[in-house]
Amino acid sequence: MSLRFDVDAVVLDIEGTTSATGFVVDVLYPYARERFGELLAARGAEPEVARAVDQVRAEIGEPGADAARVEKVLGEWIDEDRKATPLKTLQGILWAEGFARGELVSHFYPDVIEVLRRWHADGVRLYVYSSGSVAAQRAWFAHSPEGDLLGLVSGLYDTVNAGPKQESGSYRAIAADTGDAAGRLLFLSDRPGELDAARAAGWRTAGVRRAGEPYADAEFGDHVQVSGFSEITLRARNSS
Ligand SMILES: CSCCC(=O)C(=O)COP(=O)(O)O
Ligand SMILES: [Mg+2]
Repeated sequence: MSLRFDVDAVVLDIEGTTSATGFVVDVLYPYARERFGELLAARGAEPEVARAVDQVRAEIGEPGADAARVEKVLGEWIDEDRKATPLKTLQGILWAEGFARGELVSHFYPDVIEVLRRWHADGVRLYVYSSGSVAAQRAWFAHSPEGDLLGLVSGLYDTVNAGPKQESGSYRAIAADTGDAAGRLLFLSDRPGELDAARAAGWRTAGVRRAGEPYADAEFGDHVQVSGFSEITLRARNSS
C-alpha cells in the first residue's frame, strides 16, 4: 500500500507508531517504577513533583494520601498502561534524567528515522503529540540510536499543553499553535480513538498498524491504514 498526502505538517504519536510499545513497557516503565520511591521521598517539595502528587491525590479522591500510597497508585497505573497526566509528568522527570545520564537510549522502528529525515528535507514540518510528557519526548528524540533527532522536530505536544488525545479540542489547540489549516495536518497514530478525534477537528489521518502492537487488530473504521512509514509519501505546498 502506498499513500500520498498533500500536507504541510505531520503530527506523530510515539508509542505504537514511531516506536515499540514493548520497549516502553519493558524498558521505560521499570526504569521509572524503580525510582518513584526515591523521587517522592527526596524531591517531593520540587514544584513539578508536588503538583503531580497533588493531581494523583485528587484523581483517587484521597487528599491525604502519603508517599507510599501515591507510589502504589503510580505502580497500578503503570500496570494498566494508563495515560494519566501526573504519572506521565513523574515518569518524564525520571526518564529525561536517565537519557541525559546515558542510561537510556530511545527506540524507533527501523523504517521511521530515514522517513522522518526525508519528510523534513522535503519541507514537511514534523511535530510530536504523545501522552508521554514534553520532557520525555524531548529526551526521546535527543537520545535516539542515531543520535539527536530534535533538529527534525518543530514542536512537541502532550496532555498538558494540548489536552487529552481522544478529544477533538486538543487537535484544534495544536492547529492553532502551529498555524496550519486543519486540512493541511496529518496525524499518525496506532489508536483509532485518537484518529477519530483528529478527524473530528478536520485533520487528515492515517492509522499505523504495526505487527505485534496492542492495537494492530483494532477496528480502524474508514481511516486509511499503513503498516509502516515507508508506505506514506508527503508533499508540502512548497516542495519542489
Ligand atoms: C517518550 S514518551 C514515552 C512513552 C509514553 O509514556 C507514552 O505514554 C506514549 O504514549 P503515546 O501517546 O505516544 O501512544
Ligand atoms: Mg500511541
